[in-house]
Amino acid sequence: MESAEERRPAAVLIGPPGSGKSTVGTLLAEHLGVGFRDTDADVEAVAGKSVSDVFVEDGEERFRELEAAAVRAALEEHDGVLSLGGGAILDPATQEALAGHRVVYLQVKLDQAVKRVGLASARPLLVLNPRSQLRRLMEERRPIYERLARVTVATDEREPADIVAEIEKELG
Ligand SMILES: Nc1ncnc2c1ncn2[C@@H]1O[C@H](COP(=O)(O)OP(=O)(O)O)[C@@H](O)[C@H]1O
Ligand SMILES: O=C(O)C1=C[C@@H](OP(=O)(O)O)[C@@H](O)[C@H](O)C1
Ligand SMILES: [Mg+2]
Repeated sequence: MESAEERRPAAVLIGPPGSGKSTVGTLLAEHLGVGFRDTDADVEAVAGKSVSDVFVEDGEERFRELEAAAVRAALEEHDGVLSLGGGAILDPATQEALAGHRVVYLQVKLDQAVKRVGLASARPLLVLNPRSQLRRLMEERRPIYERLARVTVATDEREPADIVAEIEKELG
């Protein structure tokens, strides 16, 4: 019989917007030959609209409720790689639920995160003054990311494939 540990996600990626959770998570899942899930996509599927539209039409509080439910479901059901939205770890129940999981914190410096989110699709929290919003988010969340992480990987000036190799090595 499969043990409870084996049914857990192979890795749960956390970190600020622009740290590469969605990109690196997709590649890591490919390498491991397992499925990939991203809580932002799960929220979009449940809500029937984009993360941006949930924020604008229903508010951040509603987004956080949907996100907490998406994390809970994925931690119970998914045995592949799971990438969380950057703010998912703000929820105390999510922090508790992550205990014992293979949590990987993708670190990124402010300058690099600003460049990366500038290249990516809209993030509703970063629409106005992305640099100062990102700085605030990163300062507020850093202690939480650090506390929850089993493995921490620096991503600045590194290719996703190189980051994936380090995660695989560290997780064993
Ligand atoms: N290691 C990296 N080097 C360069 N660009 C990256 C790297 N990781 C991600 N990116 C780019 O940064 C943007 C944000 O990546 P994404 O995976 O969506 O981050 P997150 O899910 O953590 O917000 C994307 O355009 C992606 O292609
Ligand atoms: O940091 C945040 O609060 C958010 C990060 C986003 O995900 P990424 O971290 O994948 O960009 C997305 O969940 C939403 O825009 C809110
Ligand atoms: Mg993402």
